[in-house]
Amino acid sequence: MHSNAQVLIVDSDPLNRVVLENTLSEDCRVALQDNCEDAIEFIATHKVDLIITDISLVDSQGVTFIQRLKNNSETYKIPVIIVSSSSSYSDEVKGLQMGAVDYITKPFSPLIVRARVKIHLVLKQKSDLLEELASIDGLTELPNRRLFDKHLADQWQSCRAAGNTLGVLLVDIDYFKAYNDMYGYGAGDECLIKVARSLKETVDSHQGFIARYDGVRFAVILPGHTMEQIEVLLYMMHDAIDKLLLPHKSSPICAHVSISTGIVLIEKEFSLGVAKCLQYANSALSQAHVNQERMVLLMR
Ligand SMILES: Nc1nc2c(ncn2[C@@H]2O[C@H](COP(=O)(O)OP(=O)(O)OP(=O)(O)O)[C@@H](O)[C@H]2O)c(=O)[nH]1
Repeated sequence: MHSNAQVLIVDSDPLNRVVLENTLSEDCRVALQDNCEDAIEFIATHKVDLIITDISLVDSQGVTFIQRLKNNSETYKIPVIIVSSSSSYSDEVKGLQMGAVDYITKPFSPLIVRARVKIHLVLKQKSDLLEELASIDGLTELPNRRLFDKHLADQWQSCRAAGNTLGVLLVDIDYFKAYNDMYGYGAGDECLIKVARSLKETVDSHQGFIARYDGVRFAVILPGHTMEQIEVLLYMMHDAIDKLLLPHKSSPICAHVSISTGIVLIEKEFSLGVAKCLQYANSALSQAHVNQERMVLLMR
């Protein structure tokens, strides 16, 4: 278990807070809050791995606290342990049914609390790792399509709400089937890794998000960018791939590996929807291939 894990104790009783802090501070970082509102604010601005709370399940404030955590997509995965002075089975069942991972009754043994907290932190660490692995493409180590879809949906909503533009790019490596046929699939994999790294470096320098979309296509999300900024980034992306100088003798358009790009810049028309936007980006990319242009832009 990481001693870097962050545990938040939410308890209105100062003595309980100190006892719990002393119990846990050797194993992890401990933050203290004495009420639910401040706790919610803390969680919104810090990464919290586990919450321990003495909130009473008989008053509506305690119930609302857990419900707010469990109904929020950012916080629902944080394990909650209830430490309660009520030893009634119905309260315990209620707490667990609301989504708490454990229920400890007062007076508690510090050793038991410590042992249970350790177990839940290890489980949380494993589930975080699984989540991360499920979002990363194994070959290029870029975010995968699953994470891209989630990120695009989030950005779509926030750009729409903030009145920002949203650029979506699809990037394809040209004539890759021919590349595999000529150099072999293993060399194709190495080429993909190099192209992915190079594109990521460029996109990162422009505060964009890049993912492996599928096969040999990458997708880029650029929130709040102007057309001029996107053009600069595109120039840099194409330039970076040109500079890799990866030989591609079977490409009919270039002696080296090259890319084509389809772009959609949403300025206002968010009613279009994510699926249509991707469809347009794909059409722009096909147009770039057919016309042998390096990039095609569609604006909405
Ligand atoms: N080496 C390697 N090849 C892959 C991988 N994923 C997809 N491919 C291959 O990439 C090729 C992509 O080909 P297409 O997109 O159909 O077409 P293309 O040859 O790139 O031609 P254009 O798209 O017209 O430039 C296919 O032959 C796939 O088998 C991968 O992870 N590694």
